[in-house]
Amino acid sequence: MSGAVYENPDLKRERSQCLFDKEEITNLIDGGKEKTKERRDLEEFIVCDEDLKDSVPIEYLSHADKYSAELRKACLLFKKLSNPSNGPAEVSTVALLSTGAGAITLKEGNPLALHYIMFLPSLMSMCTPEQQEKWLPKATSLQMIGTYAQTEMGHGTFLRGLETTATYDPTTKEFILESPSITAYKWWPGGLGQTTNYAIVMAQLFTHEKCEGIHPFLVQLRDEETHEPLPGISVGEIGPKLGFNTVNNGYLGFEKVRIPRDHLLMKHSQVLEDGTYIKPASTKLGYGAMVFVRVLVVRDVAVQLRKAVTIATRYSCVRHQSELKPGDPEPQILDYVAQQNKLFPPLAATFGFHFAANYVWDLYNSAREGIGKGDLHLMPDLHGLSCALKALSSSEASNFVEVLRQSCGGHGYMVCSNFPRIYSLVTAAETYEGENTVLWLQVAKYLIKTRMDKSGGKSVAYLIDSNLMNNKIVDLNNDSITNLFQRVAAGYVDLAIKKLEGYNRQGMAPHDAWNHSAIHLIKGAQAHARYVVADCFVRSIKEGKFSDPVRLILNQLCELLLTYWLVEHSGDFFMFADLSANQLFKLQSKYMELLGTIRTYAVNLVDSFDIRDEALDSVLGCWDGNAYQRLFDEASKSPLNKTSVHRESFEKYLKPLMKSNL
Ligand SMILES: CCCCCCCCCC/C=C\CCC/C=C/C(=O)SCCNC(=O)CCNC(=O)[C@H](O)C(C)(C)COP(=O)(O)OP(=O)(O)OC[C@H]1O[C@@H](n2cnc3c(N)ncnc32)[C@H](O)[C@@H]1OP(=O)(O)O
Ligand SMILES: Cc1cc2nc3c(=O)[nH]c(=O)nc-3n(C[C@H](O)[C@H](O)[C@H](O)COP(=O)(O)OP(=O)(O)OC[C@H]3O[C@@H](n4cnc5c(N)ncnc54)[C@H](O)[C@@H]3O)c2cc1C
Repeated sequence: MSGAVYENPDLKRERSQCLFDKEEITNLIDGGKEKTKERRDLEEFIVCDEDLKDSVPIEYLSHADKYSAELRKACLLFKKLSNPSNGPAEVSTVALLSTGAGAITLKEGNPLALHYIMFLPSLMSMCTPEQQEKWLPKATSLQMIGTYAQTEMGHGTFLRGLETTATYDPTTKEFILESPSITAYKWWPGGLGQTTNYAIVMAQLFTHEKCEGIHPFLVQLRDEETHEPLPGISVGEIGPKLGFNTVNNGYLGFEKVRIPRDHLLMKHSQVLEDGTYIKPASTKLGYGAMVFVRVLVVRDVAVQLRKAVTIATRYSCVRHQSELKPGDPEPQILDYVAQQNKLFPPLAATFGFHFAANYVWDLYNSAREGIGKGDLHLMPDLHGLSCALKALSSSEASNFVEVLRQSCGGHGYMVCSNFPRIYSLVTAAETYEGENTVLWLQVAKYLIKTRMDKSGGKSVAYLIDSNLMNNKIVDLNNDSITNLFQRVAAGYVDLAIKKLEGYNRQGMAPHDAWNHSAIHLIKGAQAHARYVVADCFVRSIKEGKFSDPVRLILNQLCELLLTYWLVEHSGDFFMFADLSANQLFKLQSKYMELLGTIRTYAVNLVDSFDIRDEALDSVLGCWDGNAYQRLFDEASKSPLNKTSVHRESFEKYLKPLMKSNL
């Protein structure tokens, strides 16, 4: 696999006992044999290209030099791959973004990411054919480099509260953009700092002195030749963050900036020359770019989690610590049940999120196809599902990654373990593209509406089943546990409805009642999201074509994840699903048994994720298991180790202190 000569003997032993076809799992994750080949070709191309390597480890560079180093590689990468004779013919842009193959070379974040993830998709989904004809060629050839500028310093979640205005002036047939206060400054858009020359700006549209709500506008920010900001535009970078430090997140303010009328993206709503406003079929059509990224995040988070699990599992195989049996040599830490409890639920979750990501991606495509024909009926279900899965996958993955870091002890705290970076990426997904709490409340709103109105999409259809709470569950297996999650979700929804009605009877205003019910509402939404993942997992195993060994492994992982969630939230199941203490004891025993079973193939399973060393980027998780030598090699790269004494600081600070006789 890595071509390395050395292979740690513990890993070698595990690998010699593999009882399933690893390639089958690799193909499953990639989406088929062809996709595996495409990915491997692309990774090979990136790894072998000397120009895409860093001359100095990026960790030791200044903030500005890091940005410059990543931008150099990002530009080079897109330039090289735009010419198929340079590399693999089939290159999906998403594969180059975030944790895809592009992460091999762009570790701290791609300054061009927002151009591809949100700017181009916005042009494609919100422009008229004429607008597309004018702008898409320039945007795809990167003459126009754009971002998605929505969030403001004072307003992120509450879009109706955005302050930036775009006021139509029928005399010149222009919109005038204005940031009325410091809190109205756009704050956060990726690439906005120094990279982009255009942006899709979300602003409150005013025409005939009436506010028509937020709308997307294409705004030129910088001169196409000199890259200098245009008059009235104030733009810059927001500074260092927990992660994504080379994504170049920026700020943007407008002072009476005029743009032509047809820079309003007019596919869904229009302003005519005389200022007449034409409404969209739904005001939420303008939120499409956010929905797209929420859908992508579920897949992306699964990629990150696979990396973290691979690192922790391989390290747990080579790390020996303490005493399991008195007098025996130190065992592999992978043999401690407490360690397995840290590793295997996230291992199982990578598959659950993978299947759920496929499901929501298919729904996204069906909904987009419908919207193209004027059929909006899938929009509420897509909104509910994308919010639920984005929030669940990012929050669970953040918690899991932290536990996986802890599972590697002190070495997991090193930057060269790659845990800090992985954590910074997954936790960011809890906030961007809709803060998770807020998304949970959106899901809850959909669930309540479905339960009360007896209408809703496929993902919530179970809430309309009048027998849901009466079904007696005798056997606890993957199917019946999935049903229990439905009952918990419905139980919380009913409880929240009762609370809302009670508050209403007490004379409380609906919005206050909603606020007072938030905790139950969120718990219901979370149980619903777990149900969706469980259902996708169970159905994908039933419907997929697998060899017997792989089917067995997938069933065991599914059972482990569902049991783990049930045990973790057992109180909910006592309250809403008639779970008995006896059933819980049995489930706990089953869980322990599954940990032991998964232990036998865990190393081979993470190998089958097929994450090459350059993508894993972790001294602890390398394929050869040579963790200690690699730790040492990394330490030797520290600039402080270049000389035996750090002369400058010693002479300036330490020596005077030592001589001062305090
Ligand atoms: C493996 C390779 C993968 C590679 C790809 C990698 C991608 C990921 C990595 C990228 C890395 C970094 C990129 C980061 C980029 C980040 C960008 C951003 O963060 S952009 C800014 C995002 N901002 C938000 O998300 C704001 C959140 N707020 C909202 O969405 C809204 O304000 C909301 C929904 C909270 C409320 O909206 P509003 O106030 O207008 O609505 P109401 O609450 O009154 O609800 C009204 C009604 O509308 C329904 N609704 C709301 N939204 C939608 C929607 N999108 N679609 C359909 N329906 C919607 C809502 O349910 C209500 O319905 P009703 O029937 O009336 O109850
Ligand atoms: C890495 C990163 C990249 C980003 N990239 C972009 C980008 O490219 N373009 C862009 O426009 N934006 C971007 N953003 C901004 C991002 O979309 C917002 O930060 C996000 O939508 C949350 O909004 P906020 O920061 O205003 O948080 P707030 O909404 O102020 O949240 C603060 C707290 O208030 C709580 N809260 C808010 N409303 C409610 C409510 N109704 N009920 C209960 N609790 C509530 C939240 O749960 C949270 O705990 C990015 C952010 C990050 C971190």
